[in-house]
Amino acid sequence: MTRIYTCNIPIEADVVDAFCALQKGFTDQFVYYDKARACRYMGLGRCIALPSLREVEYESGEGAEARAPRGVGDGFGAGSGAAPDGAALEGAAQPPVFFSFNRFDATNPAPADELMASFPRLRFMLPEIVLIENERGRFLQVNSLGPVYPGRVARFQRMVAAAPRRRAEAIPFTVEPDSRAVWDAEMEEALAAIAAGRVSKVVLSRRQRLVAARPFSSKDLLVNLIDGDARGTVLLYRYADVFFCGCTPELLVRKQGDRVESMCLAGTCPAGATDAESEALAAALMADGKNRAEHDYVVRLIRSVLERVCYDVDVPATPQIMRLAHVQHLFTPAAARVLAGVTLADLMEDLHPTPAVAGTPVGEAKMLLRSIEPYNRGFFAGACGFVDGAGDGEFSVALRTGVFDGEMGWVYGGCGIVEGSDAAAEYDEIGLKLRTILSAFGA
Ligand SMILES: C=C(O[C@@H]1C=C(C(=O)O)C=C[C@H]1O)C(=O)O
Repeated sequence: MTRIYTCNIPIEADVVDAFCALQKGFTDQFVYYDKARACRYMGLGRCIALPSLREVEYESGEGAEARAPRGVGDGFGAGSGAAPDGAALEGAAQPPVFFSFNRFDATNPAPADELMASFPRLRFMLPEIVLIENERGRFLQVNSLGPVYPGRVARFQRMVAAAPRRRAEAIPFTVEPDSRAVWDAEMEEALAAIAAGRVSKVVLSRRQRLVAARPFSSKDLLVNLIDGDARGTVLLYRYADVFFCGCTPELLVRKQGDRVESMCLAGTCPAGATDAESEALAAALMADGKNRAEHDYVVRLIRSVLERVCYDVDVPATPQIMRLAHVQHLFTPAAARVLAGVTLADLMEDLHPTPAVAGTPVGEAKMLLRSIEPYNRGFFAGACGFVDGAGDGEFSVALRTGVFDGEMGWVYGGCGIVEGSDAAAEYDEIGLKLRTILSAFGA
């Protein structure tokens, strides 16, 4: 049994400013920051990494006053939103927050780019410090394997209270174009596999190498993504000097007590320059049979997974439009209540990868991608998120992302291919999607 000591202090500071003020001394960094909702977790340092959360218990307290230990073992697995011992989580009793960043295809033997390959294979990572902004308030959480020393908490508290307003930095860069001829050949292979009946849909990706005019930090890109016009959830995972980050619109799964939400997101058109243009593009997207078919594969898979491990499943029959800064998508929200005993990690594994990022059937599409794509995607399109000590949390699909080391990086984007897809149009669609991660370089 691993015992974790968690101390939570309510704070007033802006969590992003606090993160920027504290981050310098920490090479391990973790961010899950929903730009639209108070679901913001920013972790620094690594207290412990665990393969599973079943053998964990924690003592949580406000300041130095720890409460009686909670048996986290069951709590992480329980289908209830209450603390593991059945007591409701009160006030500042914010459970410890574990981060989890998972690769798109963890068993793909092909090499990832050199930056992505440098990350360790760890499952659940508990930071030493987590800055939290959620429906309970804003907190500074300090996690430890021994009782938390009050002086240490006080020092972090002072730094958080004195955090200056963050500053944005624009970073000039160039992108090395990827080969159009290689893309055309990949499209041909994908369309041949579809024509042969091997898959109905496959989601091909492109990656581009980026070189910056001067060194940049993970903080620079994080601040630009959070304060810029990209919509969605900002993700960051830094290990030593290398970091993976981006801003994704795609929720994979959210669990709060027995309430589960997911999102079917597939089918794309440009955002449009004016409201009128954007509405016309959205109407055409809704009416387009090819995009509706691409979308339906995702709806069917997510509904069937939820119908197996949940009840009260609600997935509307007609999609809506999600309008983002650079593109618009067809999107269908999904809601359900989870069967007792099914954990958030179980849900994540059952749902991921969806046909939105792999194809249909999923296993066949993954195998096809291993042979068509010349690289391993690493965390791109993987399931990335957090789980707290009550077993609640969420995972997003790591789209609109890249991996960087301070002077260069790799950016990734993909799109769904079905019968009749056109190589030039799909290439351009990925170009639009790449703009989101590239916007991290503009202040
Ligand atoms: C694969 C990506 O996006 C996915 C593919 C989409 C599509 O093919 O229309 C739309 C949204 C995402 O599910 C990406 O952004 O890289």
